[in-house]
Amino acid sequence: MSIHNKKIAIIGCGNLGLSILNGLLADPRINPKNITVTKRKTSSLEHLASTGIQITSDNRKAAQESELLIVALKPYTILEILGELKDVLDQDRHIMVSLATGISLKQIQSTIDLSLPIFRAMPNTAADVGESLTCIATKSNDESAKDLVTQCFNSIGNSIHINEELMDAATVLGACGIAYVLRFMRGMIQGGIEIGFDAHTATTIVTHTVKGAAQLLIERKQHPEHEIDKVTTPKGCTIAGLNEMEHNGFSSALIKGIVTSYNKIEK
Ligand SMILES: NC(=O)C1=CN([C@@H]2O[C@H](COP(=O)(O)OP(=O)(O)OC[C@H]3O[C@@H](n4cnc5c(N)ncnc54)[C@H](O)[C@@H]3O)[C@@H](O)[C@H]2O)C=CC1
Ligand SMILES: O=C(O)[C@@H]1CCC=N1
Repeated sequence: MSIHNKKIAIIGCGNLGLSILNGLLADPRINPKNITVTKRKTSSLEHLASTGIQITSDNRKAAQESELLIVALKPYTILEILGELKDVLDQDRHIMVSLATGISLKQIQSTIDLSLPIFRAMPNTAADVGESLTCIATKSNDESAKDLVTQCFNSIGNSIHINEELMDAATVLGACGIAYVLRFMRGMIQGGIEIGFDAHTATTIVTHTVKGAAQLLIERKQHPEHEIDKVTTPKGCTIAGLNEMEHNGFSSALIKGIVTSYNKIEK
């Protein structure tokens, strides 16, 4: 089964839904005519009509006309809206993927009360540029549904399958993670300006340096410290700066922030 001829609906096409839509639209093998997006008020999506996608506020119609349902609603509305959809869902046709933070497969299953394949996925907003790392969890044994959902999220980057118990941790490290990294980059840019670069040049240096650092780890599969050791000349400026950062709690602040985010997710 290929994602490229499946009918896909994004139910609740807000910030994250739009990032996923942009990623899907960038895949030339996906026909925009097969994509339907819904939003309560569709006016902010009208500029997308020229891409060929269907835009509607009618979730039931969108579900009826689709096979893969990506539900990108807020955690506090998702169960109510799924409850309104349940009588148009078909367990022999539909595959459901929820992106809602903290809403379990069991809660979704008991709301829709059907045995269709249900997945939770946690992409991140880099889906917008085809670089999301998406963590996927399911209790379904339907291998072709699994394959389809994997293909869908691979079309907006990469994906891994994890146990549902790790979904909250995946939310923090992968989804909130984008924000942590961007704040780190902002700090680096501010430092760069203080030592002499204009904001534009500092941003160019920082963005490409961060991309290069990530690529080193992705391609070489090394521990970060292995690459750090290559940069830290004895008595040099790198180690002096790194140690000053650590004296000020750099790694500790990150770890504490990650744990705080994790504890904030309602369990
Ligand atoms: N992986 C990530 O990076 C992130 C994940 N999330 C998760 O993704 C989900 C969506 O979050 P956001 O995109 O930030 O929220 P959002 O509020 O931007 O998007 C939700 C959309 O649903 C629409 N909506 C509300 N009621 C509706 C209805 N009855 N019918 C159709 N559409 C309706 C809203 O108009 C809104 O556009 C949340 O469950 C959140 O936990 C959120 C932010 C980042
Ligand atoms: O901040 C939040 O609650 C959501 C969950 C993942 C990213 N943003």
